[in-house]
Amino acid sequence: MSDQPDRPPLTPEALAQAIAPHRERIDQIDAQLLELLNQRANQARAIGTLKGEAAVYRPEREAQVLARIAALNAGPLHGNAVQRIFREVMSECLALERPLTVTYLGPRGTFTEQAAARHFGSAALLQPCATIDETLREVEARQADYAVVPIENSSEGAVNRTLDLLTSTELRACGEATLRIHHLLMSQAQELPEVIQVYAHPQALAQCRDFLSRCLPQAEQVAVSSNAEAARLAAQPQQTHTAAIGPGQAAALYGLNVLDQNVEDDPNNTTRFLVLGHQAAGPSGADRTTLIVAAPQADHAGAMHRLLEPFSRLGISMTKLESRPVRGGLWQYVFFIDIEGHADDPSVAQALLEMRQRANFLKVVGSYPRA
Ligand SMILES: O=C(O)C(=O)C[C@]1(C(=O)O)C=C[C@@H](O)C=C1
Repeated sequence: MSDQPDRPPLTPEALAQAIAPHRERIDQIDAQLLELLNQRANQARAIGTLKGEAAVYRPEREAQVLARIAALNAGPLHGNAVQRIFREVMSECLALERPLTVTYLGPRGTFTEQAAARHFGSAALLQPCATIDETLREVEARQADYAVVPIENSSEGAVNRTLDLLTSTELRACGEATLRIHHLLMSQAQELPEVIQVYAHPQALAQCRDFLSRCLPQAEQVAVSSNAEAARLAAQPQQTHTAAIGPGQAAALYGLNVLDQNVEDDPNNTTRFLVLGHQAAGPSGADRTTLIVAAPQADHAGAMHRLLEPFSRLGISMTKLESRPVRGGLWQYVFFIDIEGHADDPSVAQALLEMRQRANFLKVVGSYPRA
């Protein structure tokens, strides 16, 4: 209930008269905004010329611009709205320096596409690839500038193919994005009981396990290469009793009915993505570093403790520790570690120096602004 005193409704003429001065002011402000946006674009273009052949995308600077804007914002625009607007402004300014091509795990309509679009804004040219391997290969071959790959999900854990590729790729991690994952159940069918088969990526099936056993206990679950592919298959003419699990974009793209929303078991279900490219990102002041290490004789008592000891001594927080078996090495493992800080921060640099002397293998995948 509003605590405003009841006012008689304005006649259409009186309403138009009351609105008119506000609209006049909005027109003036829009002209100023446009002038300022173009002044900003000119500055970015000048920076682009100075950069020459060097990378135009500077994730550390973008993170600083967005953090500064968040601190400056006095409202009433919501913080998220302001971030989205300035994200787009920077995306367009960057495109004037040089347009970027970004690969992602396709087809169109995947969560990775959403993460890439959010991170790079609308001016980047997004290029779907069939596999995570291909997204990296395109960038390695300089057919694209950056790759966006999923690395872990809060419910289902690591994306193992990405971890394995990180050990061998020459690319560096230079950015991070996180995305709340909300799955829809979509189909040509109109009602849940008509569904006899559900297609989805294995991770999505796992993230919706409780929903599927509760609401579709009889339906056959079929794992496919991506959720967008599941939607594409569910939209085929003969698949009238098939449903797919995936993002809203896929339902819209393939014209499917939404049978249910937020079918993920965990409402905080979040996926983390890395941006990979040829360049290292500079320190932004709020960074994370991803490393891959192998301890000598990791099965010996104290080997891991000795390897990680510099972190605690130098006050460096570890935000992730994940192991993966080494191909062809029975019971041998490499460890994927995320720490807070940039590899150029003095304490992190010191810890890495000491770890390098203690480890069998140490690779800094990259330092990047925290999402
Ligand atoms: O500061 C720069 O290096 C710029 O190119 C400008 C700008 C921006 O629009 O603010 C654009 C692209 C970069 O990724 C970072 C920032």
